[in-house]
Amino acid sequence: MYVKICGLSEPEHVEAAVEAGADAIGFVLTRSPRRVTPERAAELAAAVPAHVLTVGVFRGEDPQTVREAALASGVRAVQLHGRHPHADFTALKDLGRPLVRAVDASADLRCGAYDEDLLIVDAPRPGSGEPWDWAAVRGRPSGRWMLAGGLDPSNVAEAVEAAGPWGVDVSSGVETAPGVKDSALIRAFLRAARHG
Ligand SMILES: O=C(O)c1ccccc1N[C@@H]1O[C@H](COP(=O)(O)O)[C@@H](O)[C@H]1O
Repeated sequence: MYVKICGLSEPEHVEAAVEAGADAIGFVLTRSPRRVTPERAAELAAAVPAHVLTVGVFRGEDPQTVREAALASGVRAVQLHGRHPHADFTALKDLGRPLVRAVDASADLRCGAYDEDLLIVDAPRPGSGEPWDWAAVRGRPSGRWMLAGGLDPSNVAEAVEAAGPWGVDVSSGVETAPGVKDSALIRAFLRAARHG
């Protein structure tokens, strides 16, 4: 099970996620209680080993803004959240970094339909921590896809069973308050995602 821990802003939580075996960590570079500047993301990413994918999360920005923030932060992948047009993905291809398309379940759920490398199927309100009907997407997405939205250590195994994703992505469910991560919850989430 591929696991991404998103919305990190403190070195101790980056370290906890990496040590507990996260495959990817996300830095939110868009409007959010978890927002970090590209410069802060670059500082945090400096301690991340090469086998862990660092992902810059964007929502609604134009491709030029995304490009500048991705280059300034040095993130190894770019996640476009919401209904970005196909042209935005095309415009970012030459960055040479994996592109992640994150959408709710009403969108086109074929990974690659927008030339993306990875698909995330999320709740209607990204980063809200609200659980949704994960079982409703079972069998619908194709290709490499991750489940997100309202996951936490207590429900991730059930959600994986219900939806059948290749990976999972979490933010609110490893926090004690919006934007405040907790190392013990990060470790518990990774354990539960992989071992039930
Ligand atoms: O985390 C945010 O604040 C955020 C803001 C804008 C776009 C995406 C955001 N996060 C993504 O939301 C899900 C996690 O949701 P949850 O908090 O676990 O319910 C994940 O894909 C994040 O990358």
